[in-house]
Amino acid sequence: MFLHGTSRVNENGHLEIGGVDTIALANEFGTPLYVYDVALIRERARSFKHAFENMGVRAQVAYASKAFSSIAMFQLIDEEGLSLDVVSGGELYTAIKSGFPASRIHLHGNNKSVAELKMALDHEIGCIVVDNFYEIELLKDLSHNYSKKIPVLLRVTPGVEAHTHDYITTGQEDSKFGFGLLNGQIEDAIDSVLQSDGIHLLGIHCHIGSQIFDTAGFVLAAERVFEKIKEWKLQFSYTPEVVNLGGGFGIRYTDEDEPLPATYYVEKIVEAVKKQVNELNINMPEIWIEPGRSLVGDAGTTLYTIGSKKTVPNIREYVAIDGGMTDNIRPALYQAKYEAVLANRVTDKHEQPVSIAGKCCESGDMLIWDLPLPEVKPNDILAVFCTGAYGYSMANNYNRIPRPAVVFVENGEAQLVVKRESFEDLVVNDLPLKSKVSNQ
Ligand SMILES: Cc1ncc(COP(=O)(O)O)c(C=O)c1O
Ligand SMILES: N[C@@H](CCCC[NH3+])C(=O)O
Repeated sequence: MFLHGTSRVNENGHLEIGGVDTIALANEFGTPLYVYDVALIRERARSFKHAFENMGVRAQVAYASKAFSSIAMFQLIDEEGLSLDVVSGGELYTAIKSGFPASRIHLHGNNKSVAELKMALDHEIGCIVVDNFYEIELLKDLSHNYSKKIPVLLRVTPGVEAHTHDYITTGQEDSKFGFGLLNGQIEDAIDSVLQSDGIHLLGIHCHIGSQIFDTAGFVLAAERVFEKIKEWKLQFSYTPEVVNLGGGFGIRYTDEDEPLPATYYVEKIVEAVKKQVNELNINMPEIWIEPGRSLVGDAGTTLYTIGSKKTVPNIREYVAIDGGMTDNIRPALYQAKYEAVLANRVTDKHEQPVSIAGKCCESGDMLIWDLPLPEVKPNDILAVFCTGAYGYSMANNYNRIPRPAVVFVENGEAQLVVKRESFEDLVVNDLPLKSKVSNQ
């Protein structure tokens, strides 16, 4: 059984997280329920920060908020002194609502709208990570309306293919993101930005993919970027103040995954950068990274209530839960694997494998195949581990299933941080047919 962070089995044989009995949580807040182990998020955040401090380099660790965004989450990230990467007006709005210091917000996106860019500029956020030539032109136009130069990073695709699922690989050359590093595009972009009076070229950004388990890809990406920095020094007399090497550090979902500690990734990245900086004889840039999954992934657990069962003789037993692809689409989208236990009978003997089905009208709505569990009964509570990243944030309302609630647990206390959606919430934007509206 996989227990991590503050998770443990208490004297009632129940799964406990953050000193709170998960069965009590299910009773109080209902299911499906996302439960976040706040102490574990703090620990992960601190280990990234300390790793940079120990290496003696100036750095920013920006939480890639797409992994899980909410007002309380952003406030927690602010408490830990991290920066914040947002990729849309909605994430930016949430950050601003949470009171997150604008100077530590970075805006990403391969198709930022003028409204999103204006929102970022009005709030004087820390930087805009520019993705394409169209965006450079938009920023040049917008810059006339602002007195301060717009700080930007230019995002490059370094041509590094990280070992991960195809859909979540972003650093390869054939990608929708960023300027090609190897095909001359980035030089055109640098030239254009350096010629603009309204834009300040703070540095370069690259991100090679997600759920990556070795450091070779990061080192290679850093080497490629610095080879180019050497050329830019001669060509433009330009050296970046900031090099952002993105996120993508892998976590353990099942025994098949062998993650490295955060400190190890940071050490290898910083060593690679220092080596390049010495060779080029340039000032050490600030190193920025953007971890999402590795900050929140294993801190999240989803609780579900078990309902119906179906046995297909000699083949398989299906056990259905009260959620599924609406609250966790990763198994359907990426064939992602998870481990789970019965939270109300954690130590009972595992009798047989069962397959956990969601409640959506979709055959592909299967959460876990062939999971060894004790004999399950209706109303047992299933706890699925490591759902903290890209779970709630990718939740949807397929079949008009309301999105779950989210609680933070820490030091024996639980706090509701996202309310469960109600049926009323589901129809709040619906408008009736004109012919059904009575004249009042
Ligand atoms: C630009 C960028 N930064 C950071 C991340 C965060 O990645 P992860 O959650 O794997 O750390 C992503 C997602 O892959 C991304 O696209
Ligand atoms: N949503 C993906 C990761 C996306 C990474 C964002 N660039 C996942 O669940 O693994």
